[in-house]
Amino acid sequence: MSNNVIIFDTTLRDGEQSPGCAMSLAQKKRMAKALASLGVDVIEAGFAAASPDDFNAVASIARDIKGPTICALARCNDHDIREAGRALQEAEKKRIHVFIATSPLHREHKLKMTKEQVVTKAVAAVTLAKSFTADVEFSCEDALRTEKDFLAQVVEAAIAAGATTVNIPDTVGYTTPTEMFDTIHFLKTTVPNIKQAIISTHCHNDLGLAVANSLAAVEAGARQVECTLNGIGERAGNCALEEVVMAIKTRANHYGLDTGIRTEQILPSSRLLSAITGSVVPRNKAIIGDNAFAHASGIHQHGMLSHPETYEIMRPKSIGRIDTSLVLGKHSGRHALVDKIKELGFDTASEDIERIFADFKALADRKKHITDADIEALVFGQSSTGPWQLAQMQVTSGSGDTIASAAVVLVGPNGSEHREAATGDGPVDAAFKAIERAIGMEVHLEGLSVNSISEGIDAQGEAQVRVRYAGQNFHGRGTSTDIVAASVSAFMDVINRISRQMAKAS
Ligand SMILES: CC(=O)SCCNC(=O)CCNC(=O)[C@H](O)C(C)(C)COP(=O)(O)OP(=O)(O)OC[C@H]1O[C@@H](n2cnc3c(N)ncnc32)[C@H](O)[C@@H]1OP(=O)(O)O
Ligand SMILES: CC(C)C(=O)C(=O)O
Ligand SMILES: [Mg+2]
Repeated sequence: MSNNVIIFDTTLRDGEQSPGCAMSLAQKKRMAKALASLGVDVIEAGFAAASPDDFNAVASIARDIKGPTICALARCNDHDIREAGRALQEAEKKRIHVFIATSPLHREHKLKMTKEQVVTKAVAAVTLAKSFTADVEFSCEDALRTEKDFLAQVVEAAIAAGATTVNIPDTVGYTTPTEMFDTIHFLKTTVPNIKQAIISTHCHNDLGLAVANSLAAVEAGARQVECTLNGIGERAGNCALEEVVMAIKTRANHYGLDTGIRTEQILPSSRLLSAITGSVVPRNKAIIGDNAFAHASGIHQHGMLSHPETYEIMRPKSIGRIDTSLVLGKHSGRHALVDKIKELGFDTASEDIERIFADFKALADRKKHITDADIEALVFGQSSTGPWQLAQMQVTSGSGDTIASAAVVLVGPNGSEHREAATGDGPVDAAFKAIERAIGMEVHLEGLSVNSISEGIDAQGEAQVRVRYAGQNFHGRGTSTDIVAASVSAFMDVINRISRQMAKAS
């Protein structure tokens, strides 16, 4: 048996059947081009008889996309099959895919056909499809809810009529991995002519088992997997191409199989599909989600810095992602912080890492997204560490007649506590006055500016304060996500510089 698993992509057919994923002709062609370059073996381009647009999409992809086999779906009736054949006329390699439901539920309630009628229809459809192309796929819709002996009977008849691929779809995502394995194994060991066709699997994700079931089918001997990018498709979707392909690649030691997919093109293709359909991939989606190669906790980040395989089973480049991301946040540790500081070009040996780390943790408790600019701000942070510390501050402000006021608690050089309050022209002015009173020092404010130094609604503000005291100019700097806190931090910086200078002079 071949070691190659044929990747049959049905993003443009079953994928397009998912609500909200309809694509224009131009979008389908763009996607088909991306799928060809991704290296899929078969592109199911659509259901030619469904509408003039579908017909044109299949015909146009058949004409222009070279490389993969182009496939069109058809019910087991003459009209659908002739439309499929007509649409595929110009394809370099073409396949007609005919299907009919085989399960008792579908036979009795939907098709209103007996078992014999289903077999007759299947055989006639495969026979007609063969007059357009040698490459004919037959699917037993709802195969996994079909009586096993009848399933074997239909498969045998379809192969005898010329089907070169027999597809065993779990149309409603009902089966389990062991049940799928057993079904494929049963067909392999029961259907006398089974070796004349490739066994295919087509799994839906209603119970979240589409990829697991597809892999079970492969383990039992299926050599074609039908799948879609991003797992789009009817209801909960189809087997996700990126997941099944990366499972086969990453666990080659287990499956001993290969696909022809150029896996570095997975992410760009997936992003193209998201852009076209407007359907956002969840952050935690395997392989392609934003978090799939992101690490936010300190212990994992330390592991990743020591050896990438500690917490990653595949490399981001293998799916077309630039790199792993170590996301700095409240769960990060010193290793990741130091790594980021180095990456930003600072000499970590000469920085006070403990001080930066403490400031970083305090910031991360307040701010969800820590940016590079935030880290730079922390490294540049206040160089003064005293002698005055702001222990508490409360400010009130408002519009109209509200008087801005501030209350502060400062801890002085010998640990003494100083409490003061003041009113002012706004909360910053009130806070500065309260601090001056608490310390017993009056400075002349020459300038105050606040700039945003990182991005987003929770951006860090950097405040710069210029004051004159005893005939000299002093500068202070402070950062915070809160502009009053940033201004007060800058004022404390300046107060401390003055205090240290006075202490040195005395
Ligand atoms: C599991 C799957 O994904 S199957 C593919 C599903 N995809 C689609 O349905 C998308 C494209 N479909 C369409 O545009 C339309 O359904 C069309 C044009 C194909 C058919 O439209 P209509 O002729 O109005 O029929 P409608 O869709 O309402 O009903 C389906 C008919 O096909 C019959 N049918 C369903 N499956 C098959 C089959 N595999 N082989 C033969 N006949 C079938 C049904 O019994 C029903 O027949 P009836 O009209 O004689 O009662
Ligand atoms: C047409 C068939 C293969 C299908 O999409 C299904 O059964 O889910
Ligand atoms: Mg399907």
